[in-house]
Amino acid sequence: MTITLPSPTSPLIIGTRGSPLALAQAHETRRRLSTAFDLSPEAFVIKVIKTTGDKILDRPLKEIGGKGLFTREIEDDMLSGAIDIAVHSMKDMPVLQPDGLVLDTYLPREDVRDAFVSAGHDRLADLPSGAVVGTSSLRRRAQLLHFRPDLNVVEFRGNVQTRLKKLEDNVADCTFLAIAGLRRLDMAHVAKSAIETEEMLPAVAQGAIGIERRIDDTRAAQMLEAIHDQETGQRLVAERAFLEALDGSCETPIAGLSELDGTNMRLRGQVLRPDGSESIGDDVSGSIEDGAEMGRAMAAKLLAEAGEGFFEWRS
Ligand SMILES: NCc1[nH]cc(CCC(=O)O)c1CC(=O)O
Repeated sequence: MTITLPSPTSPLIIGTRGSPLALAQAHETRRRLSTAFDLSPEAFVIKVIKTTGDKILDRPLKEIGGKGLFTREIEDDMLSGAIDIAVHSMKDMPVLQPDGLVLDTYLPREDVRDAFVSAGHDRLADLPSGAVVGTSSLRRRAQLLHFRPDLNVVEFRGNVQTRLKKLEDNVADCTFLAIAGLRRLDMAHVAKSAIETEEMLPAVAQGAIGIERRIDDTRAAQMLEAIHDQETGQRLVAERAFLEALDGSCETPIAGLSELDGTNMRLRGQVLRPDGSESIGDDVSGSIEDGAEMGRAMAAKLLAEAGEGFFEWRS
């Protein structure tokens, strides 16, 4: 089937949030599409959309609602035709998309690890007892408190730049940021060290960029197929099946990572009590085609082990 490629008079409209990281990801998508189809930059429009999550900055995310906070307005604009495709950090995406939209295109995944960022310390292990860690991630909070209950965790919201400013202002002694985001912002130098996945298992889909489209938009579908990274797709199928089966809300500390080796997939998963007092994990291997089933089976096993009340905050 031939497609009519976008042109300056009928451009492909790319929707994105307005943070520097979101914009970098939208530009990377445009660059890959224009290279794949030999198009000029004028064949694309990058349109910034402000979401509820971007507007409410003064309250912890878990108080204002679930993950859809950063996607609803963007998805509404795609359904109405105001934009054609949307570029997302997969880590922030709900597992299910609204009727009429599909999310099955992934760019090659970046480094999945978290970075340790601090003015005064080189490594996580160097932090003295009582040190203050700034993070708004329930996963990072719970993982840290699990092996370092002596640390103090404070809420740290905002984009990468805002968090670094807070470090400069001594609001905390250190923070954790995804290496992927720092690289895409050309800011990898702010990382003091990388945290290995054995120490802190990353969030499901960390480091992966996904591109959403309307289900009936054949132009977008065919263009996105040309830039899709199959291995990233296979890994995310397993990780997101794990997440979906756990019914993970924003209030549940969950980590998960799939890695490929030939035709084999290793899948690791972890759930923690929000205060870090308990952690349950699993580490399995299987064939790549069984990724979704491995994810669901691991979720069922961890949920059974966790039992009722595991995810509730203790006061
Ligand atoms: N929740 C915010 C968010 N969403 C995606 C990334 C980084 C890039 C990625 O993981 O793809 C970040 C910032 C961070 O966790 O440091």
